[in-house]
Amino acid sequence: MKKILSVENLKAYYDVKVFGIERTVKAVDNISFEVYEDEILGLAGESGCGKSTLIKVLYGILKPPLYVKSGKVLYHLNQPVDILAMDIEDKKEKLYWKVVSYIPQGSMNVLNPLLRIKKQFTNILKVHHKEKAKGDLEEMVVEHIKNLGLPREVLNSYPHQLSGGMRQRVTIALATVLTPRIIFADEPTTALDVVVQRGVLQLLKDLQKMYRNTIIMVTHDIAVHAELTDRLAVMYAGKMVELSSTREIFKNPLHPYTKFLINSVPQIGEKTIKNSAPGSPPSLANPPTGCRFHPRCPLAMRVCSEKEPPFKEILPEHFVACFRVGGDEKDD
Ligand SMILES: Nc1ncnc2c1ncn2[C@@H]1O[C@H](COP(=O)(O)OP(=O)(O)OP(=O)(O)O)[C@@H](O)[C@H]1O
Repeated sequence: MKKILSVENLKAYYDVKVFGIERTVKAVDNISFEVYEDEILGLAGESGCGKSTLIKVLYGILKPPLYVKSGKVLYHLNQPVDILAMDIEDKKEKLYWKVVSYIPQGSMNVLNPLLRIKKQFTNILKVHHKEKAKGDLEEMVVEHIKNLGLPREVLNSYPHQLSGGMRQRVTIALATVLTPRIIFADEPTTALDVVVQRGVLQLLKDLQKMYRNTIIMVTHDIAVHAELTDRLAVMYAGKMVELSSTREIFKNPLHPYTKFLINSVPQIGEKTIKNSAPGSPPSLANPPTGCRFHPRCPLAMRVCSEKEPPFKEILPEHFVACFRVGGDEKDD
């Protein structure tokens, strides 16, 4: 497996003022992991655990009050590219759309309501294919739309004339028209009803197969991860607590928080009530000491409130941050 992206000791914080008091929200707090070529990596975790912040930083969108406190994000292209060291114009010219693209929550954040869909495609294409005539660009768009199985008529529509599901498909088509090697997708199906959701997920799956690129997808919906992703990273309160293949995580979840998360998916025909994690997630402005999950963890030991568990490879390609599975610490 060849890596396409690496994240080293990344800390991304928001400085905010609440009732006149300055606070630092540690939304991403010392996270390290690698992403491979030709995979769909899922980011899972409760609302507010830092998933969106993480992918915004990986894509290089850093708008105040968000900033990177420390750490590195490298894209492994022909040579390593330090995305955090590039200015916005450089990113627009060299990376965005053709190397990496971003599907944010809500398609209307991407689509211009005043332009027909065709125009939105050709606007992107003409920046990167300056040599091509208008007719050739339009042909490229039609071909791409056809490859993704979308009806050609969408090209003559304005965004508001399309259904939510179709708009989201168009957003995905737009994000892939220059066949980028990395795509970040933030809750791409959350606002859609279940049937439409299936179609959009299938589209993402199909295009990943077609282009063999990397998709990093955020959703709090663990059932979507089960269906779509190859590997799964579980976040809790600004930390990554577990990472492995999705199959392994569902078969053998090791972190107590992951067990709750997996257990929250209802099985067909099941009659028992599911236990979700007791309590509620902590404030990221004042997180618990040691393991951030320890106040909610049924297996917590004294060490869990005193020391932070390292994120370790416990089994091949299976990383966990938990003293219970590390083997080094004993109950007391
Ligand atoms: N613009 C902002 N200013 C201050 N704090 C923010 C801002 N955006 C997010 N946060 C805080 O950062 C933390 C992580 O938020 P983030 O949106 O990354 O989580 P998430 O896991 O993606 O949640 P969701 O699924 O609800 O979007 C939260 O505590 C959130 O309140």
